[in-house]
Amino acid sequence: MNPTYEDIDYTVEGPTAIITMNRPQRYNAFRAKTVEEMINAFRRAWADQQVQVVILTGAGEKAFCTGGDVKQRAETGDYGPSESGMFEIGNLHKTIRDIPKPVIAAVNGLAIGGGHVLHVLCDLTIAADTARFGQSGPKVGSFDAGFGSAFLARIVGEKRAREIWYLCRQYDAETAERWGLVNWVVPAADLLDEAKKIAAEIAEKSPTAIRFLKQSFNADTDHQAGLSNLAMSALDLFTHHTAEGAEGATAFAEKRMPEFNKYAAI
Ligand SMILES: CC(C)(COP(=O)(O)OP(=O)(O)OC[C@H]1O[C@@H](n2cnc3c(N)ncnc32)[C@H](O)[C@@H]1OP(=O)(O)O)[C@@H](O)C(=O)NCCC(=O)NCCSC(=O)CCC(=O)c1ccccc1C(=O)O
Repeated sequence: MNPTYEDIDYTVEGPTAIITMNRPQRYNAFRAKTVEEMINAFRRAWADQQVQVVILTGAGEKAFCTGGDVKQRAETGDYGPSESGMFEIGNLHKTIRDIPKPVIAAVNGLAIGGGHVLHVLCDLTIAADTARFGQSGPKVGSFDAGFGSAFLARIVGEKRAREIWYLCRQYDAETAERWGLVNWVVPAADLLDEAKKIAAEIAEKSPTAIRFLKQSFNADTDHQAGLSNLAMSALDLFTHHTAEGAEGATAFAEKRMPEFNKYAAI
């Protein structure tokens, strides 16, 4: 039986599965349930012989995904309930890498924080000309010291990765393309059709060759999964068990600047 989802949509068109993060009122920010549903959808696409490519996108015109649901974190101190009882963001990252079919991020708006990390992890990125990219963790008491930093540095280089994380600026689609963060920029109205055309072009090729290639590209950075596990444990401690982490989320929910000064490291 096909599961019904609350936070995402899942459709299959020919050789392409489309996973749409669907919480537009929160700019498609994810909570534990969203992440659990996404893992389930990726595994469905993995098991479906008809599917050769997955497109990951966001509902609405504003956002692809703006990362963890900061309001949920401010309200309950965690990312909310899920069937497993866990917030499995690390597992989602690994699933996007491990599914032996290319994943195309179709970035339809803001890709910020953990939402930016999701597109970074996808095999290819096509962006609307209106899309914007950036990390925001240090503004809200969060970080991704696993794939979100190490793998990003592989893509854009150390200096740019550090700039992206330390300054938390937003970059337009043209800059992202110039930096090698995205493969193509297209008019917003054409985004999904163009993504589907690219998927169809890939689907004409030998699935076994593509599978081996994806695994080969991944092999060189698979050691970062260990870093990612460490990073998730550190982040869990930081966000859920420190006043500094809580201050970031509370300030966002209260629409004020966070007060981080007193936590300056020695
Ligand atoms: C994205 C913004 C810069 C957009 O600004 P703007 O265009 O002015 O729109 P807003 O009015 O701010 O937003 C509209 C509406 O959406 C709500 N919203 C937006 N983003 C979120 C969010 N992330 N969580 C909850 N709600 C959100 C916003 O409050 C508005 O609602 P109203 O009711 O109208 O008020 C700006 O919105 C912004 O800065 N958003 C926050 C971005 C952010 O900091 N995201 C979290 C980054 S940290 C993170 O993702 C860590 C979680 C995580 O991914 C993770 C966890 C554990 C291990 C690893 C990871 C990992 O990083 O991978």
